[in-house]
Order: sequence, then C-alpha cells, then structure tokens
Amino acid sequence: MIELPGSFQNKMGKMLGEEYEDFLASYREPYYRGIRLNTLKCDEKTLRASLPFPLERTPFSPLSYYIPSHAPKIGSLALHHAGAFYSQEPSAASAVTALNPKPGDRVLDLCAAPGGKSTQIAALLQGNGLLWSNEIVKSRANVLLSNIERMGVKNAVVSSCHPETLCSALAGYFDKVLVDAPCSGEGMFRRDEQALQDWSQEHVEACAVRQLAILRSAAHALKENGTLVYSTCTFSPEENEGVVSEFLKERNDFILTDSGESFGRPALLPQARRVFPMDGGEGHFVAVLRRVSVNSAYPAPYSPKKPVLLEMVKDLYDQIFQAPLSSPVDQIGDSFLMLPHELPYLKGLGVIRAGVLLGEAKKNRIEPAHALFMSAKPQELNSVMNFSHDSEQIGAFLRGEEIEADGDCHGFTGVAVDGVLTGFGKCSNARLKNRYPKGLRNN
Ligand SMILES: C[S@@+](CC[C@H](N)C(=O)[O-])C[C@H]1O[C@@H](n2cnc3c(N)ncnc32)[C@H](O)[C@@H]1O
Repeated sequence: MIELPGSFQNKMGKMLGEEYEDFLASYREPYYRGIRLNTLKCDEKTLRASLPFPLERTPFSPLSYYIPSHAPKIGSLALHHAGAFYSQEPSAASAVTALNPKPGDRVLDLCAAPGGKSTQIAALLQGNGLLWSNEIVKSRANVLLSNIERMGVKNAVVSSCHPETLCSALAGYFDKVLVDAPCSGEGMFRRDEQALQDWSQEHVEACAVRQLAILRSAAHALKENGTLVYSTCTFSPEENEGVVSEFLKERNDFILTDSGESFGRPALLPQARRVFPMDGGEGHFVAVLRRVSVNSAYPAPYSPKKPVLLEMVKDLYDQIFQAPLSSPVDQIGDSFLMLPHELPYLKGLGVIRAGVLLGEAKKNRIEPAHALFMSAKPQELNSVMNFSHDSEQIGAFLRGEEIEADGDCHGFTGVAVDGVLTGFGKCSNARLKNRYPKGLRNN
C-alpha cells in the first residue's frame, strides 16, 4: 500500500468529506491504464483487431480507451511504432475534450511534452489549421517531436521556448490555447513513485506561482473570443481553483465558462471539472476560460525562401508519391521541410520543426526522411509493402533487419502494418534495405 504524506491526507480528507474513505481505498487498487486512438492514421476496428487485449471506452474522450491493468507493455507493439495509438492515462484526455479543437483552428499547446494532448489536438484538427506545440525543456521537446512524427502530424510547429517570449511574439494569433501546467502531480501518486517523493506543501505553493505566470503569458496568445483551457493532474485547490481565481482577478477580460462536459464532477469553481480516482481516472482538473477583449496584436506571416534544390526535392517526392508535391518547401541547413500552408513568423522562437521533415541533402542526392512516410497514407505512395501485426516480416523490419521483397519492387517503399505506415526501406534485387531509424528499433 502506498504511504501518503500526512498533510496531503489531511487536505484530501477536508476536501472529500464522506468520500475520503473511497479515495483512500483507491490506493489499494491498480492504477488506470489507457490508450488513445490516433485517427490521423488508424480506425477503431483495425486497432481492436490488432491489440492482444480488449479496449473499453472511457468517459473522457471518444478516442480514449481503458486497457486492462495486466496488459503487457505496449511500446514495442507494431501498431504503437506505426503511431496508430498513444499511451495516455484516461483522464488526461479530458482537457482536450474541453478545448474542443475543430478543423481549421489555430491551437497553441504551451506545455506540451511528451505530447499526449498535442497529438490528441492534431487528431481533432484532421490536418486542417495549425497546432503549435511548445515545451520549455529542450530534451523533452525532442521527445515531443518524436511523438508528433510517430503520430504522422503534418500541420504542427514544435518549439522549445519560454512561454512569455513565445506568447508575446505570437500575440493574438490563436483560437485556442491549452495550458497543461507543470504541477505537483498528486494525480500521479498511484503510478509514479517520484511524484510522491517530491511532494510537499511548499512544492504545491511554488507550482501555483509558476502556473499563474504561465497563464498570464498564455493570455497574450489568444484572439478575441479565443478559448483558454487550464489543466493539471493534481488535486490541490491552490494549483487549480486558486490559480484560476487569481488569474480572473487580474484579467477581467477573461471569463470562466461552463465546460459543458460531463466527465468527473464539478470542481470547487462549479463551471470547472475535477476527476478523482473514484471518477474513473487518475486525476485531472480542467477549467475553460474565454477571452472577451479584442487583441489587436498579430504576428507577421512566415514566407520561406525558395530552396536552391527545389527541383531535386520535387523529383524525390515524385519517386515516392503518386500526386505531385503541393506544400510549400523550406530549407534549413541540409533539411527540407514540407510546411503547413500558413505560418506565423518563426524566427527566434526556438522552433525545432515546422511541418514535416521531407528529406536531407547528402552529397549529390536527397535522402527521404522517416517522418515523411509516417505522415503519409499507403494509398498515396507508389510502392508499399503491407504486413500483418503478427507477421515475422514486421517483427524483422522493426528490429532493423533487411526483408525479402517482390522482384518487381524498386526504390523507396513504404512499410505498413495492418494498413498503417510505420516507415520505409529501399527495394532492389528482391530485398528491402531497412531505413527504420536506429533509435526507434525493437531489440
Ligand atoms: C503536465 S506536463 C505536460 C504534459 C503534456 N501536456 C502531455 O499531455 O503530454 C507539463 C510540462 O510543462 C513543462 N514546464 C516546466 N516548467 C515550465 C514553465 N516554467 N513554463 C512552461 N512549461 C513548463 C514541463 O517540462 C512539462 O513537460
């Protein structure tokens, strides 16, 4: 049984009253495990058919499912490599449900690593509009980027920037902003020993100060009538209702709106929602705010210079794809990027990726990138090999091995599992030379 700090127990006892015993009893149960379907790449039927355990819907998002607590580790499953799903604690899906991104929206996810909520936003945008995913810690931003690539997101910018710098530069640009704030993680105690070790009342209070500062920054980024969702995975009122109330005292041009959601229960500010383990998730707080003032600031658009090697890039694209390249292309050093159609000015904002990495210049050729295939659909490619999730071939491919190919297979060829692309190789002489990135391979 997990040993909870005494002062945490006292606070929770006061907050939960009669329900406190049920809350304590939850610490004797296994924690909730969940996954979220990535509709950019896969559908529910394919996912259910390929997983070795059943899925049960959660109340937090139509794309979120419980998996059994005894389910095996899922990171090495072929459909996980392919980005068909994301491993996500069920209640963590609630914040994006409340944000309600729609195709065409411009959405900023300000505290985004490792990318659970960003990749959920991307699925709901369906490739239309823009997702800007920011993470202040550079090493975590790289993990975020690899998840954005794995999930095949085309219309995202990934940056590692201080929230104040970013939101001042992009003032007035976004329809929706998510602040999934760094917190004391009380809702992680059942699955993360470290969160429990790090807990103290002083930490809770320091988190609240930092959270308010992030919210203040986020406010700049929104346009008039824009939606700001503030979420945490902690229970302390200081970090939840306290931060929201302080923010609303400072900014009378923001209002707290009813989330309109039915997951969890009303929070201490009744328009917001809270989730406790008794509500089917590890723990979340979600508040929806709306900016009612005009924001006359607006960033300049980004216009890339025409890459010197654009014809070579187009030739490479034509070798791989059935339709010609239609996205704007940018060149950063030796890298070629397929940009979303409309972007704000990018310089000085710690951008580590805009759009999809198409390929990289190597001597006198351009080598296609893994991310290019991850963001594609098999039917868009000239050459694809598709394998079942339990086939020997896909196992070998994901270990980085060469595999047998048809004699008529030539050139860059996508590799799919159950119809979902998971990388590529190069066919010649009835063999597929493996290009699955070393750092992603199964052992
Ligand atoms: C709760 S996590 C975000 C989880 C993410 N939204 C997801 O769904 O995968 C909060 C993030 O905020 C970042 N962070 C830490 N300090 C910050 C600060 N001062 N400003 C903005 N973000 C910060 C952390 O590195 C962490 O990645």
